[in-house]
Amino acid sequence: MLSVENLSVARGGMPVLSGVSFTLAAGEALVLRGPNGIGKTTLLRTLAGLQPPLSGRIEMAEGAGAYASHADGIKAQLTVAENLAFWAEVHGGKLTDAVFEAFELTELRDRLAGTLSAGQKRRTGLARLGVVGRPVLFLDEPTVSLDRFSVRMFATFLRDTHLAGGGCAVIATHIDLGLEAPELDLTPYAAAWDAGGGADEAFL
Ligand SMILES: Nc1ncnc2c1ncn2[C@@H]1O[C@H](COP(=O)(O)OP(=O)(O)OP(=O)(O)O)[C@@H](O)[C@H]1O
Repeated sequence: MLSVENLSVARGGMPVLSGVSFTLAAGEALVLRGPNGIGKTTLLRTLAGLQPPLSGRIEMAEGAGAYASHADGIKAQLTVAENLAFWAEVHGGKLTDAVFEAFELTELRDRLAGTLSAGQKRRTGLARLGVVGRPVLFLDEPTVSLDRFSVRMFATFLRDTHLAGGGCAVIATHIDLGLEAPELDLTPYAAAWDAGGGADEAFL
């Protein structure tokens, strides 16, 4: 479903990671690990096609991927239901009651998104993944702002709906989602110029 071979990625023109390879079949997830600044976001953005790789190969069916970044990407002036309906329409997906239930949004469906709490906005942003109908998910710290209950809810969606339904996912996360997915520590793949790096941005 997703095959990555000898991939090198860059950020701001500088190589960040090199020689990353893995494959994912239907129903499988991979958790990316590594210290701040190692290149998890850069790798996910490259896999999702938002930036070109430096070298290497990414094989995935055309239009199969969906990327969820730290940003929720929701429109404040639309209701929760209108936001989800918009995404469903744009991606040719389906908005069902099950999506509202899976993300605990049933009671909030008619609320203006701009009036939601940070965690509720996050749940709305993540519910997008339930309507776009894309089989390959690239998730960048999906549980930021979520309380423990919501983290479990999201893990349940991933495991019981997305993966059980034949999808796959690459996830950068610092917390345990309880998915029993293999982990890929990116530390050994730091590009040569930054070897031993992976250092976070300095306070300048
Ligand atoms: N716009 C940019 N221009 C130049 N360098 C950048 C830019 N954005 C990020 N970087 C650098 O690229 C490297 C990889 O960043 P990236 O965001 O991919 O790391 P990360 O593993 O996702 O980090 P974190 O765990 O902190 O989210 C870091 O050294 C970072 O400072």
